[in-house]
Amino acid sequence: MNRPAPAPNLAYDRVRAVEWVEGRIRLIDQRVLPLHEAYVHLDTVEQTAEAIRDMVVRGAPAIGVTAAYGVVLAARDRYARSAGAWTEAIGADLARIAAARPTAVNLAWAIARMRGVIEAGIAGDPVPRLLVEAQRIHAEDIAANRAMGDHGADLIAPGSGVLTHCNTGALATGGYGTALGVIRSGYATGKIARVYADETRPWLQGARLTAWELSQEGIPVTMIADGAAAWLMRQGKVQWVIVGADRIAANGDVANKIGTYMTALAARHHGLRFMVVVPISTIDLATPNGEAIPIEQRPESEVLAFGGTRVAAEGASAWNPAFDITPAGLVDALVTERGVVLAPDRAKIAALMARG
Ligand SMILES: CSC[C@H]1O[C@H](OP(=O)(O)O)[C@H](O)[C@@H]1O
Repeated sequence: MNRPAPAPNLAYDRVRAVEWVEGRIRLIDQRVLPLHEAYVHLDTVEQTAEAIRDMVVRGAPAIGVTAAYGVVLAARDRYARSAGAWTEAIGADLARIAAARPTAVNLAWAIARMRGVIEAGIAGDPVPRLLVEAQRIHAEDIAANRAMGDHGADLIAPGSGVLTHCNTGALATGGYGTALGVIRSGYATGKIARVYADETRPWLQGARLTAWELSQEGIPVTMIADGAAAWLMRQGKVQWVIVGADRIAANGDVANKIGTYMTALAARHHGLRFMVVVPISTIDLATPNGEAIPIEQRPESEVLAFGGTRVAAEGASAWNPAFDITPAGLVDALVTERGVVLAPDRAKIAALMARG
């Protein structure tokens, strides 16, 4: 049964994690959503790196788009200081942005793409040419998300229930979303009848960001504690687990938000199918397997406190890896803008990337 597409609330079209506005980067401040809709404006490389590190903006593709605009800021500053030596001086700026967070490969990918434009040579003021490239990266990501939404929704039987983890929507990308893009497309076409979302401790991307995006669009979502995922699967109400990723290694191993690995294990145990939705910019052939992916360790305070109030007993410490690794063998479908890879492995991913 094809449900008529919901009246587009345009939340995902209205909501942009990152925008270039009047010569500045404008970020919606994801640290304070959903209680406050506030914006942060960036004018410098230092501000860009800090905003990525502090998760004002987060989500692998959104980080990459922000980094690309950050290179425009860097070039404007370096060219103003020395029109003849800006290409040498900007190297330190690119490195500073790239170092902001280690796991999402989109950050390094975007910096490398912008560096390629610089190294190809730009006559005169570099800002116009670099801004065009950054805007292309942004537009390509949105287009990729729309295509992935359709590819992923095609895999889902009508009336299905799905579980998602973290936030992979317009707030994590250039717009529309990866896994949440599949959920948007799947809901609009009647493939998805019920959406469950993990709250995603400790940063609560699910409870704060995914719930906000879906509620803005009238897509019903039921929040669950991360620890309830396996028991929800046991109830038989979910047929797919759909997640994004921060890096896919050459063998198909998946780096994604902490909690993804245990969800994949539970899905396989219960006979559910596990879908990973990523743009090609998230696949890193230079990283051979999951063990080679750097896992960001974040502050203990994110686990020990809640809303700025300590909840863990004094004396307790915390271990707070921001990501984990799901082996490729637990992935049933890898969805990209180029199409779907079932049971991904090294050979299939190499073939996908070679297709161009
Ligand atoms: C569309 S990829 C989003 C990806 O990024 C999130 O991590 P973080 O919120 O720490 O940037 C999470 O791993 C999501 O799957």
